[in-house]
Amino acid sequence: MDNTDVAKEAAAKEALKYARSGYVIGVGTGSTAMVFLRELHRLIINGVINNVLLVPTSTETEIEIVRLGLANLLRYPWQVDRIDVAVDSADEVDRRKNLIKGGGAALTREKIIDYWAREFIVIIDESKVFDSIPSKHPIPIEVIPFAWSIVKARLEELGGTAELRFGSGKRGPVVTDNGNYIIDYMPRAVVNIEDLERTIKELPGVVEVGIFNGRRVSRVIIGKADGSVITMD
Ligand SMILES: O=C(CO)[C@H](O)[C@H](O)COP(=O)(O)O
Repeated sequence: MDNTDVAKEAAAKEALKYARSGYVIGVGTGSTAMVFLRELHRLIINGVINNVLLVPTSTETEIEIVRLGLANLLRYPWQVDRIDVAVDSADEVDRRKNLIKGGGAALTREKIIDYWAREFIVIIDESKVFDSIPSKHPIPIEVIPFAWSIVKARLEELGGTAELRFGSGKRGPVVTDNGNYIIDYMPRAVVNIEDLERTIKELPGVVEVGIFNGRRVSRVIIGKADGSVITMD
């Protein structure tokens, strides 16, 4: 395991403390969330945690839940009346727990489940903490295909770069689980992230913005290369 894997595993294992028997658990998307899911699977099959239900934030996560043999625990949002805890990762996190999410193009379902959860726990390795965001990763924005060029132009008018996301190994734009496209937007200057989220969300054709407000995040667990963790509450 390299340093990043050690850090991800440390954060994922710490997050298991928040997944209790009887809980409806929102399961995030991406490599870090998958480490959490596999650790959770271990506790479930060993009978340490019982009677949980799992609500995935993407098709990718849903497939992994099934692959692990946990299809009987899989539920969609309309089959549950609550999410007790959601555990998800992020591309960037600032000191106020604001997040950039959507590197895996799952931001809309993630925001729906993560914000609905009574507790929203974010697990990251230490490379994802920045003084201001976006820093290295642009902001993913889900748009309906009909509107992509108009939204792209409006974002460029705000300043910075806006690119329609193309997948590797596939011709054409990335298509989300909701049948939409992703525009990756990097503002030119440091911005107020809350104002920017509001401004982008108001553009017709925008479905969701990959800016997650720190006030909606219960706790960020940061895994370190030596296997230790620190938390931001
Ligand atoms: O927002 C996400 C997917 O839409 C992921 O949580 C984010 O991209 C982090 O992924 P990883 O754990 O693979 O670095």
